[in-house]
Amino acid sequence: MIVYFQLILLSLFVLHIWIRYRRMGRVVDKMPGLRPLPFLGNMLSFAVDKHQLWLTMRGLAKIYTITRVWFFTRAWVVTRDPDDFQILLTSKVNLNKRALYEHCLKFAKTGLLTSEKWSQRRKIVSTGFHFNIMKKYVEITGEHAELFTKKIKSNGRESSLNVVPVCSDLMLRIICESAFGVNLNKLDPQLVDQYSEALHVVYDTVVYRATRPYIREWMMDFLPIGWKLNRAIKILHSFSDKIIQERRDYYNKQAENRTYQSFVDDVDTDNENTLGERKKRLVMLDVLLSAEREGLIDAEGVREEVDIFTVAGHDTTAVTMAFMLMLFAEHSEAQDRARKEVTKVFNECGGKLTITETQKLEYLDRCVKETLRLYPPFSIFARYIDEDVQLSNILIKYYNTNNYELYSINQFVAIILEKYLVPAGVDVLFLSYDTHRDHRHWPDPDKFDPDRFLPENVKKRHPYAYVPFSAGPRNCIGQKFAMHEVKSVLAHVLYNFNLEPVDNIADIKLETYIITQPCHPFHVKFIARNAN
Ligand code: HEM
Repeated sequence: MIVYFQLILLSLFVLHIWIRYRRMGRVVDKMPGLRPLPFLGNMLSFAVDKHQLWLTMRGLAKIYTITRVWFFTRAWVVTRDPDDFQILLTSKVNLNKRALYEHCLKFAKTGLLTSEKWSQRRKIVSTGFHFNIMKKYVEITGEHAELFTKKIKSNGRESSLNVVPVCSDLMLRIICESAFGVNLNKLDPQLVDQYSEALHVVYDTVVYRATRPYIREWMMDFLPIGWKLNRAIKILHSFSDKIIQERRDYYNKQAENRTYQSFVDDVDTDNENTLGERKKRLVMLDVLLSAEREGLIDAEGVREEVDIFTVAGHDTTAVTMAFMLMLFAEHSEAQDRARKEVTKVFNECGGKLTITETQKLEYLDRCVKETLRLYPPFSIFARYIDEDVQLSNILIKYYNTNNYELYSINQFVAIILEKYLVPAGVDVLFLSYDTHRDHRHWPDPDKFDPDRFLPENVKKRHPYAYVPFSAGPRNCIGQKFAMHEVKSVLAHVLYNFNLEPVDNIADIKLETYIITQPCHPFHVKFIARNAN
């Protein structure tokens, strides 16, 4: 027995030496960081609840601009430096994702967000986001926004709403009708209700597993967390299967067997007859189904993309919208100014907002950008490093007289400048939340100030100090639509309601989740206006 125990200890010791002292370990250990435990590394600091994890990440970013974290058998490089962002995100080699995303694979498989096949998939789906198609999506958004305001008014002149779930439901309906051509009223309401709950089980599991890497994939089938995840995935897949079936049926009825290439050719024409009128709008799912008929993607691939676009395309915009409502409720001057702009545009277009009108909402645009700065929906995103990357930023090490490394400016005696190398085999985590609140790029960073996004101020800033949609070849494919969509809904809300605070932003507690959001309900008061 004792011999076995000694053998296990010896194997762990050998593994520890191999992980930490082979080249990758030696290179990554040149970066500053928290003191790691043998074998476990810094894992215990991260295996905490989601709010504590949020605070841990912020604490880390406060001490280090760039740091390394040892995580069981892996190393993470964690950065909030825009120079690093620029070098790493524009890489044409390091395009893959591993940390955070690998635990989504059971649900999203090889969908665009998680997949290594992303370049072929991205080419197909980008046809569905061509400007001429997106114009129609924005019109659909306007229709949903109108219904949304009517629904709130039906509660009475004043209502206090918990904004995150309300916005999430609205944005789910918008993405399903705009990108997939399916009105959720046609689906079983129970399935729609179950969808959000099931998605949160996936989010919870991803965060839990990302911070507890000792839970291996094979163990999941034996653990309650794995059973719960399987039940949730079943619900999510039956939701996407229903959506796809609806659109297939519609297609079969219309007997439209258009080729993928004909879609690609038509999107440039901007012609109502080819792109479809109100009832027969061309949507992204049509492009996927036509690609499937030609063998460019299989049925499972179509479902993967529907899964990914439903997730990436609704909770992101929902929290942006929710945070914007909270900020407007607290900043009445900004709210009044945005409403003035909206009223002018509404009066010009008779309340039917198209993409031309949302483009005119310049102040509202700055408000949404400022919201995305303060509360980027992806506070963290990641890349796996396949090939070494030389960073251009400079390590500043402070030494005291005993030659111990310190990171407090009060104790410095000498400063040493050094360039970092990010070795192949690590994951880089980009802390956009902390970059967006770095006082070197954003004076008075916690202040809500939409004028930071006036063109003359943007010009003066580091281009990678603002990355709510990431950057480079794997940036957000839906970013233009997201901006028009959020602005359109907000315009309808501002036109119809005055917003007042119920809960205070100063008391908000955020959590490290897939999507940045408060870990408690947050209410805003909607007071109906007599719009004119
Ligand atoms: C305010 C709203 C949104 C924000 C802040 C946002 C942000 C982001 C970010 C940061 C990424 C990169 C993630 C990474 O590198 O891992 C991303 C990727 C992506 N987003 Fe968005 N997004 C938003 C809305 C949307 C919408 C509306 C859609 C679709 C309709 C969408 C679809 C996607 C997809 C498919 C990807 C993966 C792209 C790829 O890997 O090639 N997003 N988004």
